[in-house]
Amino acid sequence: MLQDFRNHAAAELRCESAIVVVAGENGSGKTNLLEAVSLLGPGRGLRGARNAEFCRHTAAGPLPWAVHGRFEGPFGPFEVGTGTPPDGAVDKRALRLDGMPVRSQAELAAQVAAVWLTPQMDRLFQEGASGRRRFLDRLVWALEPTHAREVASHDNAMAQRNRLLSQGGHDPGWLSSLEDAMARHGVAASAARLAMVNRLNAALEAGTAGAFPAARCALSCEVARMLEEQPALAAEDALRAKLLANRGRDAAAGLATAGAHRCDLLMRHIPKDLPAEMCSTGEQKALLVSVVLAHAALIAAARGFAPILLLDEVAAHLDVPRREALFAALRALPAQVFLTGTEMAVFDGLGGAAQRFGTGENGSGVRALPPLGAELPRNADYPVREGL
Ligand SMILES: Nc1ncnc2c1ncn2[C@@H]1O[C@H](COP(=O)(O)OP(=O)(O)OP(=O)(O)O)[C@@H](O)[C@H]1O
Repeated sequence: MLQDFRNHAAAELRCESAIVVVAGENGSGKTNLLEAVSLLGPGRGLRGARNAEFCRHTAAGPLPWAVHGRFEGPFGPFEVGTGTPPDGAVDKRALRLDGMPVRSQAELAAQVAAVWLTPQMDRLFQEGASGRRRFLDRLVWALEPTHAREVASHDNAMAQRNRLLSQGGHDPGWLSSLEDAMARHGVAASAARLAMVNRLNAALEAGTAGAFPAARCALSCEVARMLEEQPALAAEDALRAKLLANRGRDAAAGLATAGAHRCDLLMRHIPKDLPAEMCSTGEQKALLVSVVLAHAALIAAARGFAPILLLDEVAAHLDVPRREALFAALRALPAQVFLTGTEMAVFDGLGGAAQRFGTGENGSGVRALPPLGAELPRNADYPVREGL
């Protein structure tokens, strides 16, 4: 249930099928709906937006918002609620699991996992490595909740070292302790990224992506290479030594020229034998779909619960054979899937497997549509679900 979330005054979705399709015109609130669902899992949601942005903006000003979800977990039903805290601080976000405040993201990650593909990711292989690293980190994080802490601790130590070096680096003891932190957290983060790449490749080889193009992932990362050649403690020593040797060069460059922050996720389209960045937009989308499907299967196997897959505007960008392959793979996947698009007809291939909703004009709500094949009322005038 959503209340005053972005353009939705009030909306309710009762998911009775593993595949849910939301269709509506541009700007009707489809992505907002997916974003609301993503906020029921760990992290900052699919747009990484600031909390104040979630409030519904009206002429009277921003309104406090709330999103509430009821889940069927392997150990029974549970509820997640999030929104503006009771004190009305719109820049903050309260998060509750079964009515109790969530103390750590790991607590939530043990119960809910959400993975998404959005149109913003269409240029993932064209743009810089940081976007691909964040994408990979999200995949790791869904299975290793401590990963976010390792990455944040590494980046924090690196920022302090950069600052100290830019000021002349006159405190060698402090510099050494920052480099020690970069080595420890950087090796841990790189090891987790490498393990995820290996697990994804094993899942892709096992055919989890169905008829999607066979993809192969690789990690381009100096620290991961160190880890492949030696045990983790020796890799930490090697990275520490490298950071010490690089001090002068890093001070001149104004950044750390070595470390875990330089990792990049590479992907290859196996049938074409081409790197992802040389594939067409649709082919790149299909590669990402392959990886996300493999990841969903990994979560389901490791965690014992179905992840939530949020696929925003994915089907419309695939040609008919790839779209059919997507639908077949989704039907076989143990996951709760949300698909959006501007045209409901794009999802006809799902037949009765999908539950269908429509978003109204100007955020006028979310209406449940009858299943495909069911007889339509003569004047198809489906009521807007209002009230929470
Ligand atoms: N905080 C907010 N308060 C009110 N309206 C908002 C807020 N944030 C976004 N909107 C509006 O919500 C509308 C729907 O946005 P959304 O991105 O969900 O559209 P969409 O249905 O996915 O459209 P498209 O098909 O173009 O991708 C937009 O018109 C946007 O201006």
